[in-house]
Amino acid sequence: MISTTVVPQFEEGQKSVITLGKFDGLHRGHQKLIHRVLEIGKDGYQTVIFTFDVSPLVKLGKSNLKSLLTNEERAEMIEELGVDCLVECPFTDEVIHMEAEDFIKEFLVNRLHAACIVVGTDFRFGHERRGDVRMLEDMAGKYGYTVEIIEKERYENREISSTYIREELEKGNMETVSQLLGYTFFTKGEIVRGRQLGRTIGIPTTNIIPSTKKKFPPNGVYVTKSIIDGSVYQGITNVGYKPTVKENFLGVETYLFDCDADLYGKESEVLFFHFLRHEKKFGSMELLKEQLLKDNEMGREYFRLGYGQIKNFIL
Ligand SMILES: Cc1cc2nc3c(=O)[nH]c(=O)nc-3n(C[C@H](O)[C@H](O)[C@H](O)COP(=O)(O)O)c2cc1C
Ligand SMILES: Nc1ncnc2c1ncn2[C@@H]1O[C@H](COP(=O)(O)OP(=O)(O)OP(=O)(O)O)[C@@H](O)[C@H]1O
Repeated sequence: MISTTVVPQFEEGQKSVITLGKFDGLHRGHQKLIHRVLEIGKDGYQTVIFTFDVSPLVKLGKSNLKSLLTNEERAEMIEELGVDCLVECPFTDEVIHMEAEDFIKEFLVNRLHAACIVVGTDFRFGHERRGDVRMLEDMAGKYGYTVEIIEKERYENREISSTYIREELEKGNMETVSQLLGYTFFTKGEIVRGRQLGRTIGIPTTNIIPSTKKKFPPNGVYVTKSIIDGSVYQGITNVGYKPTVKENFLGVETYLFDCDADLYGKESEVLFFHFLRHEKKFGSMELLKEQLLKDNEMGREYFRLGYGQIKNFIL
């Protein structure tokens, strides 16, 4: 896959099928669009996802939202899907002030040679979001592309959106989050050394320090699986600042049920299945240990009951 922050100039004769948007989370609605793009691409078109390097809302100071996926995670997943070209356009002043028609003409037509544009019913673009689906259709004849408008994918009678997923994530509803995403919410990072107090209470853990740009469910304990070097380990994970020992950064710390290997330096992907409890400050490490043993039992029981199947990124 070509991944670029500069809108590429396609060669003559090379035509494309493009979808556009923020694509935070690459949720089931996004997947529906991408699926269609890949289908159309089979007729000999370059498949293109056009997105921004930062969310326009964040850039315009209208939000300080953290994202469901980091840009790296998003790019990796898009590559796995088999898309040919990912454009992560910098949201510069020039782009911000671009009129919708100029955006179509200069980026989609002149540079990317759009033959087909695939978007959801509510897609908006251009300066002050003045461009919409109707406008894309109105310009289609003039610029020689077709438009495909995709009905919004729904869950429990509400349109799936990254906003909907953030709301559920904030409530710790990991089961619903997975339903909306179409895969299990995850974070990735290198396993680093903690203070190594865990092992002194008989509970060794793997620590990762995730990107500060990524949004997490509430601080607390979750039933998880960790994928490390291709092996899958069941476990329980604390997300938070460990108030008992007062950490000053947000950590993701996992007790792997059946693993005593040395894992420092390896990459771990932690998948969040179920919220168990909020993070608490304990009076002593002994009291914390008592609670951890209970969490451990709850986590094992969850898997014994057959929950916690990994949902693959479906397409
Ligand atoms: C499943 C799990 C649950 C935890 N829950 C809490 C908690 O509620 N409160 C807290 O202060 N620390 C919690 N911790 C973090 C512990 O304080 C931490 O494991 C211990 O201090 C060792 O930290 P270290 O790995 O940095 O040495 C939890 C850790 C795990 C693995
Ligand atoms: N549920 C959905 N079903 C089908 N298409 C969707 C769905 N949600 C978004 N899209 C389309 O995917 C593209 C990218 O959407 P975008 O990521 O900008 O919005 P979103 O997921 O609705 O998030 P937000 O809540 O931040 O607006 C757009 O063309 C949009 O119309």
